[in-house]
Amino acid sequence: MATRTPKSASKGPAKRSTPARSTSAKRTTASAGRPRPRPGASGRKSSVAHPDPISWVFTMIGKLIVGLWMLFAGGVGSMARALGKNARDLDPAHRRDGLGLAWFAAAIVLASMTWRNADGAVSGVVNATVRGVFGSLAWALPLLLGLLAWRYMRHPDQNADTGRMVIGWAALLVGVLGVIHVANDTPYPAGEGQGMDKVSAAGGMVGFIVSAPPMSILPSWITIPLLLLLSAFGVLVITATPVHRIPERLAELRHLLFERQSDPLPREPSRKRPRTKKPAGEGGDGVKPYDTPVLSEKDKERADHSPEIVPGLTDEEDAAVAAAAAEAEAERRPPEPPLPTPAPRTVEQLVLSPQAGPYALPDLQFLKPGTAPKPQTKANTTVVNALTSVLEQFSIDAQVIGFTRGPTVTRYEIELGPAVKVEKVTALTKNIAYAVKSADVRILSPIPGKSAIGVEIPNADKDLVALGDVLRAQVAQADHHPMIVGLGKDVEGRTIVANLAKMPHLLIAGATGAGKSVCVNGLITSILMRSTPDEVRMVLVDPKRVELSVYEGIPHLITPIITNPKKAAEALEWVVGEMDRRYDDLAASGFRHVDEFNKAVRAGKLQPPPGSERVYQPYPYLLVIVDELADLMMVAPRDVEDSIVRITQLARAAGIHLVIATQRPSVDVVTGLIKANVPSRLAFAVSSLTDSRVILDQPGADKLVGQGDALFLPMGASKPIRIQNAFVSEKEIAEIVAHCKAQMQVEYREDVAAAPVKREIDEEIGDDLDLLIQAAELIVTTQFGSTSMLQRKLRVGFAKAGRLMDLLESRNVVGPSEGSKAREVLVKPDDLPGLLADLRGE
Ligand SMILES: Nc1ncnc2c1ncn2[C@@H]1O[C@H](COP(=O)(O)OP(=O)(O)OP(=O)(O)O)[C@@H](O)[C@H]1O
Repeated sequence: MATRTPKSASKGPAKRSTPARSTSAKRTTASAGRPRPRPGASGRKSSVAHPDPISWVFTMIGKLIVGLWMLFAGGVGSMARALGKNARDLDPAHRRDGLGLAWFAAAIVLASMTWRNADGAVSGVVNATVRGVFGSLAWALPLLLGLLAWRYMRHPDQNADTGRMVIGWAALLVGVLGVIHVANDTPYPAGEGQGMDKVSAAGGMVGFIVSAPPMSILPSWITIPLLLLLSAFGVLVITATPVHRIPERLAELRHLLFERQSDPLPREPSRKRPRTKKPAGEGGDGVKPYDTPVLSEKDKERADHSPEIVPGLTDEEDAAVAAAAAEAEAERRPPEPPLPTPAPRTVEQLVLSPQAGPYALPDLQFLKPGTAPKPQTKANTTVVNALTSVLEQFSIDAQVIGFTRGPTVTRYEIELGPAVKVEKVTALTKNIAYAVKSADVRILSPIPGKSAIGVEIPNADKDLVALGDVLRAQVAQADHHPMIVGLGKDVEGRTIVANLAKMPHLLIAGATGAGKSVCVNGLITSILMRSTPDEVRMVLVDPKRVELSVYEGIPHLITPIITNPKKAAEALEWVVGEMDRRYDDLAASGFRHVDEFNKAVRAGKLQPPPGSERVYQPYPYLLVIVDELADLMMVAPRDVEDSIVRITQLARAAGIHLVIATQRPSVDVVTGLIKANVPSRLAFAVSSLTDSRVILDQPGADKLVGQGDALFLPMGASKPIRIQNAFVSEKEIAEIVAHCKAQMQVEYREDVAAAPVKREIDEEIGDDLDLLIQAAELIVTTQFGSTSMLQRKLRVGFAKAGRLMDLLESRNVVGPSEGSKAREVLVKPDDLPGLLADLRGE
């Protein structure tokens, strides 16, 4: 009972929350043990009214200290929070560098304390501790720390591997320390004749811990190999080498150390060695490879900003994927072409004319080398992980079995498990694009010739495919056909060249900047590099006026570069005429192809018919390149289409080949008729699926990445080949053109674009003379050359009016047809009487 009274007394006022009372209550509690005041009202009253001044002062001081502390703590806390927030907002690259530099600083501090006899208590303690722990390898610790810091900052893309490296180095260090400890008679930290000094001089505590237990039960000749095994494991982890790949890695090392040094053309140019030759496009040229107006941060940096990639394959799986890819690659890839040998010149160096002398082809040295193909990179492993993860997330029984890195894209191969629908993977295009962070994902199902689905993803770091490398490749050198052109390299890195004579006509299309002009330049340059003007002649049509002007004056031209669309239409008609002439000769001599005809002429087996003054000459191939079909189709759609269709239908046997390029692959430019007759297609990046369908009759070109990335659908193929088109710089072209011009003067034919060849029209006016005279009067007096006007005014049908118009054209009264527009009237009203007299035969 005695205890209850003060309890209730102390509780009572505390419940009533008056500050004075609570203070007294606290005081009551605090004064426990001291002589208690007598119970009673006066006692309570005096404690409220007269607080103890000393305790009051102490209380106030306490409160002040607590207040100040709270203020200080709050300030520090909010400052830290603000700093933390700022640090979070800090660029990840800076955060990473900060951490790396901190490690560097730690390495320096550690080195300064352990590499010299530093005096001072702290240095002494640190030195003794580090030596005690790491023994005679204490000196290596700052180095390892520095190495780690350097790697962390220098190769941020490989930071995911840092954990592996730490484990590897730790295993190596522990094993080596153990061996050192055993070699020093395994000293113990305590005991007679032992001590920390001896431990520090041997393997340190680490060496002791790892070597003493096995040494207590095993002889040293077993313990040491065990410890060496641990170190070897460390080396394997550091180099990410599974045991089964050791021979392969050793071979790589041997190659790196010995064979690479004797390699006169290193595959990867060393950054330190000054390069003797800049790759094509690096120079004072206007056009640069992969030129872009967009300024963007580097891809590595971007990787830092993005969250870590989903967890993927283990190291072993990783290595297995890489090994499978390497094996598949080794099987697929034809042996590397030998180093370029001087080009065997085409056998025939025709003497063009007595004054001209022999024509020497340009040296291949004019064309610079591109960049060496990059090896498979860490980025590839990241994508394999991402793809595997997508397949896992959607529970699809499929596996990424390997990949092939091409110049612009890498193709990843996915193999399906049994009874898995291909559509399950192809339906994931958007998820795959999301996972690999690229919009330009193209899925091939299957990869031609393989039971695997291909996922093509653009490389962040493209290789430059140079025309020089393509033309120097074995495949181009082995064939001496004058119409062989270098196209580029496919996704598997193989060189792709094509024979224009076999295409036999080519349609090139792509949006602005996709690489069409570079491609057309590549085709022309290939021809200039490999053929004499006697073997190949060209007609270049360039309505844009700027694209092909550099070739003006080359001896391969038969007419100045045609820039006027109207003249271009006429030139196409001339080509039709040339084709007819060649056909006449073929028919007369009984050959089916101009190649056979030429062979016979060169062999002297072909004699002109008796009585003819004709001297047969070999016909050169005629290459007609139109650099913007849309411009021609705007001026004279019907005539241009007619000519193209006639040429493309028949010209193959006559050795005449067309290359038509357009920026606007719409159906009004690339009409159904043109498409049907131009069987080979080369599609660069286009903006829409519809455009891709117009060029290739299938989607795909809309997924290309531009700048020379192309789909090539040669005649007869159902699936296009993806290639990186070969790059040729303006400077290289200028040098080659100068060489060709120096070899021979150009001889233009007057009749190609200057004087249009008249269509074969019925010369026999016959019963139509009256109508013809009326038509001439009408047209000359009105100066309006319209066929429909003749129909109306002369009350004749369309066929008759067309025939009258053709007759007037053959007599130079009107100009050639300009599609739906009225024809130009060539006779002035003043000259009408003379014209009429002519028509009447007076
Ligand atoms: N094969 C290639 N390799 C590397 N870069 C290329 C290649 N082809 C094109 N490029 C880059 O793309 C740019 C645009 O190419 P190009 O001028 O050929 O485009 P285009 O399709 O002809 O455009 P336009 O129709 O407007 O003339 C070039 O300046 C070059 O930087």
